[in-house]
Amino acid sequence: MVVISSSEAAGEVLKTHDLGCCNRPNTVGTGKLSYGFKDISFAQYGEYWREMRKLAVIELFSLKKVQSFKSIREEEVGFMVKKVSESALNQSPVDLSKTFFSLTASIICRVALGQNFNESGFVIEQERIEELVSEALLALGSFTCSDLFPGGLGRFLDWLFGGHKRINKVFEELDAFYQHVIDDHLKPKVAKKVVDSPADIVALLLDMMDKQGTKDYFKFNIDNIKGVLMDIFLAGVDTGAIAMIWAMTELARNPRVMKKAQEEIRTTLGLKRERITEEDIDKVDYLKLIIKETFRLHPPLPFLLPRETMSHVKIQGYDIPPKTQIQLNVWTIGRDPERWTDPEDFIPERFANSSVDFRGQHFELLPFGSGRRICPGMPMAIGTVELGLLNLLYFFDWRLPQGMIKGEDIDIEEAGNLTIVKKQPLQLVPVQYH
Ligand code: HEM
Repeated sequence: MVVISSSEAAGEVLKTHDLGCCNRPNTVGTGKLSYGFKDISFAQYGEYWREMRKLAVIELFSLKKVQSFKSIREEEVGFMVKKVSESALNQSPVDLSKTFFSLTASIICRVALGQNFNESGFVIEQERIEELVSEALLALGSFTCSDLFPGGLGRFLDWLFGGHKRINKVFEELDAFYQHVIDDHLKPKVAKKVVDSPADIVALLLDMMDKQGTKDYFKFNIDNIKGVLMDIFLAGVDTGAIAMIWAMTELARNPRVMKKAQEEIRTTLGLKRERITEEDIDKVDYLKLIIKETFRLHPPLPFLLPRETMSHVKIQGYDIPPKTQIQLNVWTIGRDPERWTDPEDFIPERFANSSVDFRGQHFELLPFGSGRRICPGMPMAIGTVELGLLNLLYFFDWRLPQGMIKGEDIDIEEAGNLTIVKKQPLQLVPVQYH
């Protein structure tokens, strides 16, 4: 395995070399349950992944589709503001870590499954979904014996020590949940409520599956739909919440930045607004710099998805043989002292007169990855993160909880493996601004 930790090497890898996707199709938890495959070769998996990804990018994550979910994002952010207002009335601290996880889980559930937590009859508790997503990510991030010793020995050791049991249990529960949602979508239309909301991702996929012709070269089934849902849940719930948690953590630790952001937002948007919508986002430049700086210091995924060399390649003068796994460490790249001045400090202004962006063209800032595997959910994620933060900064001032004297007292200890989350939940006291 080769780990890349500089932007030059990352650029060389992502621009120059054709790399294969390197998921783990034959690991029990990730392969069988999340993608609906029992035994599948690497090549078959690669083909499946390419086709499903093409379909997802074109049909599910296009700008037009993301735009169609705008009202869901605005409504859910509105619910969040309402809940925070209740804590502001009591002057009690809000657990912002929990708040942001609930926000992203609610949005993803509505967009992907058409299921609304605010309506009764939801098949699974919202908190259980959040737990399952965290457990699944932890399980996926940890190695099993089969990863270290592919083949019989690894499988035997996993059987002996229960290596896959934990992974399978989590995936089985998620699988049952997806099945329930799919069954619900397959019920006769007349039995369903008629609501004026965009078609959710399950509905879109079932519709596409229905229209597949017998001669279609690539065909997908219900299990593959569950695989897409698994990707969306695991990739979409945690990451957006983590980005918002780190942004608010850094703002609370840096009162100068918080004050500047709130002054700009309130002056630009005007006082006494009842609602802040996505149309307001493009008016507030400083918030965008804050989000870039948050992604630099705290990319929710510290490593991109693993790549694999398909042939012999040279990276920064080093010879890398075929079939070598390449890991790109974007966390280290974002803090590289060769590239960034005062890399450990939170200074959004560093992006003020710079063209550096996070959309995959600048290899020193890669929170969403780059190239063939770039995050397809980026527009959706950015929409949520910007709107969520904008609302919290417009409607509330934020104080430290009792016993904490200055912002720097807020710890920035990290936890996790696949995603890097703030270890201690972020607690702040909201004060209603108007
Ligand atoms: C701030 C939030 C998010 C961040 C930072 C993030 C970051 C990433 C990164 C770094 C990758 C790997 C890219 C690479 O290796 O080049 C990825 C993949 C992925 N993301 Fe996101 N993501 C976010 C939100 C979302 C959302 C909201 C969704 C879906 C609604 C989503 C869906 C996916 C999927 C399906 C993949 C796998 C793509 C593949 O297998 O090729 N992500 N994301």
